[in-house]
Amino acid sequence: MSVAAENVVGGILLAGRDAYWRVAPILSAEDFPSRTLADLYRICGEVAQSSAAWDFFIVADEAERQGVCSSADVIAIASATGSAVAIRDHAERVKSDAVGRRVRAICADGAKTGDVATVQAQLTALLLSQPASAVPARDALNRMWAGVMARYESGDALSGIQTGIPLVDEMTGGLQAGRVYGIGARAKMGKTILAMNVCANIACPPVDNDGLPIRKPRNVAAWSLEMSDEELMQRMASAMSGTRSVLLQRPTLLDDEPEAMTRLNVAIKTLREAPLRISDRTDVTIEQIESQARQMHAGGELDLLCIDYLGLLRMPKMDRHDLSVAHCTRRIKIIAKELRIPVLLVFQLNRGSENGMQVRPPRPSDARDSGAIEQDLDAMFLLHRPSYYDKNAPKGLRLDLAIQRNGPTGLIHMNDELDCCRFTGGASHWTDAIQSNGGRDDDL
Ligand SMILES: Nc1ncnc2c1ncn2[C@@H]1O[C@H](COP(=O)(O)OP(=O)(O)OP(=O)(O)O)[C@@H](O)[C@H]1O
Repeated sequence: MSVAAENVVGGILLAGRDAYWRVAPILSAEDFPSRTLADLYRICGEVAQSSAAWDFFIVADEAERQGVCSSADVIAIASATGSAVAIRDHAERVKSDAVGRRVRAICADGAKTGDVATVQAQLTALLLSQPASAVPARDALNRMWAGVMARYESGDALSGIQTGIPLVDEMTGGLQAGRVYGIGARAKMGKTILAMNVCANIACPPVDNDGLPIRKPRNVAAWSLEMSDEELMQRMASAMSGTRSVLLQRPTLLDDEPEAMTRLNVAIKTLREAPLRISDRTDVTIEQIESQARQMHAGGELDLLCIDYLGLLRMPKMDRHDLSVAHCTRRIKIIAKELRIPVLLVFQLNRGSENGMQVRPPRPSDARDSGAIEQDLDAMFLLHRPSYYDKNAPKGLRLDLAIQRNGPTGLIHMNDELDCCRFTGGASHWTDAIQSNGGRDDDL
């Protein structure tokens, strides 16, 4: 038997409730190397949490009643320990031995299966499951103030990462570290286009007259579970250069547009040098994305994560679909919080609200499994293009910042230039008065 583990249980038996509460934040019963000690620790916990006065013999009787061990064994453990001095040190030793055993078990499984992603995800989960201790507020205060000073010195008016869409930046203060921003729409509204426009704006901001980026390029990693990496690059090159994407599909047409060729060359050179990573792997779990994001972040190579889209993630099998979705959104929130980066999460809305020409603008509750999604999003953008359904309806993208936990909400107007795979503008508000298909969500 482990001496440290015996000392913890023996110390609690001798010193009672206070000793239990000193080690309870560190240890759970599963951390003990033997079944008997684990059960004794569990019984100590039950007695400590009860209103009964602490009595060594209550634990001994209960252990005998539950068939854990005899009263004599309990007495032997207590006598061998002698005191509860250094009980926390013993508890920490038990904990570190337990973590070591789990790490070895995960690695041994990984050696059999060769599944590196699962090993990384399990190790990450193990790390995250360690007891959370409250840290002095001054740590957070120092980080906050250092951020304020850094922004002051750099002259940044916004605290977050600028998307390049003026009203989005104004209303959000830029994409904030630790927050998850949802981009939702029905099919074909332009979710991927908008998400990739934002990723490109952040990884390779526009340049000024001297050819220098107007903002610092930031590290972006985009997971596209729907589109191939070449298609994504084609769309980004087209959007950045303002060139119709058809020219990339039928390049002989470029002979008639030499100026477009020049713009494309500039965009391709910029994209080549951009701190942008993309993955077009399908059938990916959120844990696999998480493990790669953590590696990039550890190397100082991640400022924004984008996932397109939630419904295509390989979800864990659970009793109900909404629980699987909630598992993924929870992990996404944890990634944002722990890595202190913003995450863009694209998701699909139900088509139920489409009814011939009478298509109302979307609302948050149109999200599939909306409860799970809303719970972990800090802000939700909903996209709508009335002219997609009705040629006479106003042109452009109605970008609704429908939910924002720490800021205003509102409607933004963007121009759609879908042939160039981009939305532009975003400096003026959309007014539903000009729209033929109904008012704002909450008016309906
Ligand atoms: N080259 C192009 N010319 C004109 N329209 C285009 C072009 N490329 C894409 N589109 C339009 O853009 C919309 C699709 O954009 P996007 O793929 O971003 O939408 P989405 O909301 O992500 O759709 P999905 O449901 O397919 O995931 C479609 O309406 C499509 O017709």
